[in-house]
Amino acid sequence: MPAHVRRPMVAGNWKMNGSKALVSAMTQSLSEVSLDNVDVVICPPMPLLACVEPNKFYLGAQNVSQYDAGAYTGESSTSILSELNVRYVIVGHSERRELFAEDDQVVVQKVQAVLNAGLTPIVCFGESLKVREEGNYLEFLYAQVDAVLNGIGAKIKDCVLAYEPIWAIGTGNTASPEQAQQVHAKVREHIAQEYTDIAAGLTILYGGSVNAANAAELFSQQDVDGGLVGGASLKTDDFIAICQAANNLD
Ligand SMILES: O=C(CO)COP(=O)(O)O
Repeated sequence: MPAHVRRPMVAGNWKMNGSKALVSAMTQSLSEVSLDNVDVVICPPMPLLACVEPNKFYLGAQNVSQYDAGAYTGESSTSILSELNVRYVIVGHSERRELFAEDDQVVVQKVQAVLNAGLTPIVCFGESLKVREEGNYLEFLYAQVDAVLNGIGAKIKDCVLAYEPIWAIGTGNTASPEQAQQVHAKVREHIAQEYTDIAAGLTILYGGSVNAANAAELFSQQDVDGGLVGGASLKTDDFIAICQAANNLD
């Protein structure tokens, strides 16, 4: 199979950072560069979604409620996100799983809500350092992916996946290109056992200390279809360099 048959994507997850000023700066910077060969997604904090006019990029949310509407103080529904021009929603990020106790069941409910609204979930999975060191990380990752597959079946084709090893998030310890490629290829193979054609076309992003210096090598791996970027997505120059690395792949 030729390298990079799938269109690359770079998504910036601002987490609980950023400002209206950063929205303006990022929008301006992205408007000045040509990024025709990559889908760029910006995921600012919820309230800032309303300030963004997605132009040469898509808008993503970092979270969503699994419920449609009602007495859920502090939550936001898919229909509200849709009104704000959101196209992607990050689901199952390790910070949501760990800090907000979102288990596989909640992850599946959120993925279903996002798909039902016609939006695209960016479904995150990833192992802790302990699990990696114990050596059984692939089984751990398959179980996370299987929970989603069991919930949505062939609708996995409408999802983007993101491998985010927890030990690489915000630590500066990026997975090596070989480590990322191994997991991406194995997870794709795993999904292909039941969904052969879908697996070949699935976008699988890598996330965890992606930066302007390491992006090109990570993205050049055959099964790494781009990145989900945290810290480096808060600096316009760095984020644009990462988008260009994905844009300029052979
Ligand atoms: O969690 C991440 C993106 O969702 C990765 O964060 P960092 O790029 O800051 O390691």
